[in-house]
Amino acid sequence: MQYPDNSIITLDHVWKRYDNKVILKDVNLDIHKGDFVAVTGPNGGGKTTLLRIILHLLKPTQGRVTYRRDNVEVKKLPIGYLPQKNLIDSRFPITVRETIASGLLAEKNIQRDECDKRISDTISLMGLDAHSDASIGDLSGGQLQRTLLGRALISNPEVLVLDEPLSYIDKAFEHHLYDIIADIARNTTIILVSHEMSTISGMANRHIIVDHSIHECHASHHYVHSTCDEA
Ligand SMILES: Nc1ncnc2c1ncn2[C@@H]1O[C@H](COP(=O)(O)OP(=O)(O)OP(=O)(O)O)[C@@H](O)[C@H]1O
Repeated sequence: MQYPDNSIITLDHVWKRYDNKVILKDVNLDIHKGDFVAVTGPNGGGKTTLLRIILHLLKPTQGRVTYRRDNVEVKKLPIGYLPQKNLIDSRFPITVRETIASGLLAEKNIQRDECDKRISDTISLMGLDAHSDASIGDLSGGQLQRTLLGRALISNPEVLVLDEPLSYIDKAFEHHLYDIIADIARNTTIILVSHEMSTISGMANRHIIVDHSIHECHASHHYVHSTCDEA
C-alpha cells in the first residue's frame, strides 16, 4: 500500500463492534506529521473508541492501525494521552508531582537534573505550584485535569491525543490552555476531541466529525453542525 510521505498514523478499513452493535464503520484515515486534527460529534458517536484504537489500547474488530516514521512502518510512536474519563483512582496515594513525573517513565536517557527541571516547569505551566505536594485525591476536578494534562505533555511526545481537555477547566485557565495547545502544535501532531469547538476549530488544519463513520469537513461546519456535508 502507498502512503503519503508524511503519513504517521493510518487507519485502514477499521470497524469496531460491541456484540452486534456497530460503533465504528469502515474508518479510513491518514494522519500526517504536523496535523492538528479536531474531532467532534454526538455523544456515543465513537470518538473515544476511535482514539483508543488509534492508541493501540483497543483492538479493532476488523481492519488495522499502523504507525510510520520517515515512511517506514514502526511498532510504536511516542504518544502522550489525556483520557476523557481518567483511569486514575483518585484515592491512590500519589501527589501531583509524582503523577506528572510518571509521564517521563518511558524516557530512559534523561539526567536527574533535566528530569527535575521538566517536572517543575510542567507544574508551573499547569498552574499547580501551590498543589505540587498535594495528594491527587484532594484536588478539584479542574486541578486533576491539569495534572493529567501535564503528565501527557511532559515528555514532549511526537503525537498528543487529548480527549476533552477542557472538561472541568475554568474560563481563566481555558484561555491559558489554548495558548499552551497552540504552542505545542507548532512541533507536535495533535488529535483533539472536544464538544467545544469555537476556538479549537481555528487552530486545527483538519476537522472530523465522528458519528459511527467519519466525515472530514470544513472548519465552518465543525461547531455549527453535528453532522456535515460530505465532500
Ligand atoms: N466496552 C464497551 N462495551 C460495550 N459498549 C461500549 C463499550 N465501550 C463503549 N461502548 C459504546 O460505544 C459507543 C461509543 O462510545 P464512545 O465513548 O466512543 O463515544 P463518544 O463519541 O466518545 O461519546 P461522548 O461524546 O459521550 O464522550 C457508546 O454507545 C458506548 O456505550
